[in-house]
This record gives sequence, C-alpha cells and structure tokens, in this order.
Amino acid sequence: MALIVDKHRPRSLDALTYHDELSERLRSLAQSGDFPHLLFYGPSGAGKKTRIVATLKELYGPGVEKIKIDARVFQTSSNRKLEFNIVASVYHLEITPSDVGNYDRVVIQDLLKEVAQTQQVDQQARQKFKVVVINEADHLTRDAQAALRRTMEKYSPNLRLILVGESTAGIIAPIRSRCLLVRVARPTIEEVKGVLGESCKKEGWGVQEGLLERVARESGRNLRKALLILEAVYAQNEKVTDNTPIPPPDWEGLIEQIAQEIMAEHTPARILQVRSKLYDLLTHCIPPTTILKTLTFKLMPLIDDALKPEVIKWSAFYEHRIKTGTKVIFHLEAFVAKFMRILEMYLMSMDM
Ligand SMILES: Nc1ncnc2c1ncn2[C@@H]1O[C@H](COP(=O)(O)OP(=O)(O)OP(=O)(O)O)[C@@H](O)[C@H]1O
Repeated sequence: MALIVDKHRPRSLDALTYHDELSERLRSLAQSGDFPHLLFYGPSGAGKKTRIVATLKELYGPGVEKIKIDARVFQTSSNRKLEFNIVASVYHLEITPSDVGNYDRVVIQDLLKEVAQTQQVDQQARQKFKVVVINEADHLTRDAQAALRRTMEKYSPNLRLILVGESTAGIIAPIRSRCLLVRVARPTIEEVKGVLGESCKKEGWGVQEGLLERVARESGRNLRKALLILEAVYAQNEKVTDNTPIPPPDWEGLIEQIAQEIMAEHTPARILQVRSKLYDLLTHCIPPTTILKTLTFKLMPLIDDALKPEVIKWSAFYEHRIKTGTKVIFHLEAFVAKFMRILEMYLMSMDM
C-alpha cells in the first residue's frame, strides 16, 4: 500500500502547490532551450525533490517517470570495488555520491565522464543533454567537488547538473557560480495545512482544521513529516476528531516502549528483548547518545525521585563510554542492566 507522501506527490509543475513564482520560473527555464545547471537548496521536506522531478517532466515528458535502479561497480585506484546504486530513466540519472563516503570522487569522475560522452539513446528526445541529479551535494568531499568543477568546464553540451542540498555553504564557489541557485524555502503553516487538507479530501477523511493545524506545527513545516504524521493519526485511530492526539515520531515511540518494558520486568531475558529494539534504532541511524538521552528522559517520570540522581549519573557515565568506545550497543545494554539493578536494589530496600 502506497503512503500518501508518495501517492499524493504532485507530478508536474502545474500540480505543484505553493511557491507559485518558483514553479513558473522553472517552467520558463525548461522551455527556454537554454537550460542551465541548477543548485536546489533548502531544508528537508520543503519539496526540492518533487520540484526537480516536475521540472524534468517539463523537460522530457512522462518518460522521466519510468525509472529503474542500476547497481554499478566502480573501481578505486587501490583496486577496491565500490558498489553504487544509480536511479535512472532514459533521460536522466540520480546519484547520491555520499553513499560511498570518501570515494565520492571516483563516482563523480567516472560516471559523469561516461554520461557526457554518450548521446541520448532516444533519438526523439526533446533535449540533447542528459540531466544528472546529485543528491547531498553539500556533503561532497573537496576532491569530488574539484572533479565536478572540471566536468562542468569540460562537458557542458551533453550534460546538465542538478545539485541538491540543504544549504549552499558546503559547496565551493566555482561550482556555485556555474549554477543557477534555486532556493526552496519551507512552506508556511498555512501552506502545509493546505497540502494536508487536499490529502484528507483525496482519502475521504474529512477536514479537521484543528488537527491539521497541530500536525503542521508539530512537523516543523517539513511536508514529508507532516504527511507521515497525518497518515499515522488515521492509521491508529478509528475515529479522528480535532482533538485526537498526534503520535510521537516513530523512534521516540519505540524508546517509550523500551522504557515501559524495562520498568515492567528486570530479567536477563528482558535485557535481550530490549537489546534487539535498541539495535533496531541504531540501524535506523538514530545517534546512540540520542537514544541514551531519550531513554533516560522517558524513564524519569516512571521512577521515584530518590532514584533520579543515581540514574542520571549512570546515564552520563555510559554516554561518555559511548563517545569514547566502539561497541555502542554494548554500552547501551550496560546502561539498561545498570538501571534494572538500581531499581531492584531500591525495591528490595522498600520491602525491608
Ligand atoms: N508543492 C507541493 N505540493 C504538495 N505536496 C508537496 C509539494 N512538494 C512536496 N510535496 C510533498 O512533500 C513530500 C516531501 O517533498 P520532497 O521529497 O520533495 O522534499 P525534499 O525537500 O526533497 O526533502 P529531502 O531534502 O528531505 O529529500 C513529498 O513526498 C510530497 O508528497
């Protein structure tokens, strides 16, 4: 089942809501016959990606939406093999070079050269050039940026770049100056509410103004987050009203659950169960110190005041261990075990 963030994503410049002037500007660029390199920047969930795809569609037509994922292997100078995924239609490619960390230069250099040297496969293509979308461009290493700059100087006719990042700060001046800068600001609360309202109508959910207002604010004007929260509200409640509580973002919910489980039972078996959840959080890239702090925070209201200083002391202790050590999961688990022991001792002393 598709989520509404995907299902309701506008697929053309016409369908884009908010930042109308920007949509118009992108349209005239796409129709101008003189399409420049672009640098899209703005916060997460502001709608950069959506606008880029809509612009590509204006350039090439619906064929850009037929994408496949290409697994490629690149070779470093020390003969290391780099596996790398490319998302591509016949007209464009999308890459995230930061996936290969410090080897991003290899990908940039080899791939762009290859693209620049090949003609459009589709003889009927509306544009002679191919577009390469580069995600997280603001995280490219200096080496990769230098390679990118050389490519821009050398191969312009067959290649246009669309760089995407949160800000322009990490991008070297010679690249910035070769791009047209496109700022995609966060939508306003009203604009977020507008998008949420449209989604509600499409799903037949009815529009609860107060709820949409709260979701928009909770999301920090991140549209993706807002749509995910909205969908979670409807998934978790039979009947939704203006006062239905908004669920915490998933990972915090999971930590809340861990806190409850730790309180309910103090056994090695429980530590093991908790461990697998902690592991889950780590594999979802939640920073270990955030996990530890959030867990401590969630445990606080559940314990007696007398225990709090002790728990906080151990939390700080294991936070330090996490920062200096390697086996993160081990230290998180150790904190859980320590907490259980503190609690057990306390409960026993109460019984006496
Ligand atoms: N103009 C718009 N009108 C309605 N919905 C939109 C619009 N732009 C984006 N959205 C919705 O918001 C979601 C997030 O947008 P998008 O993925 O384009 O953000 P982004 O800025 O590229 O985020 P990130 O930098 O985190 O990848 C999309 O899935 C889409 O459903």
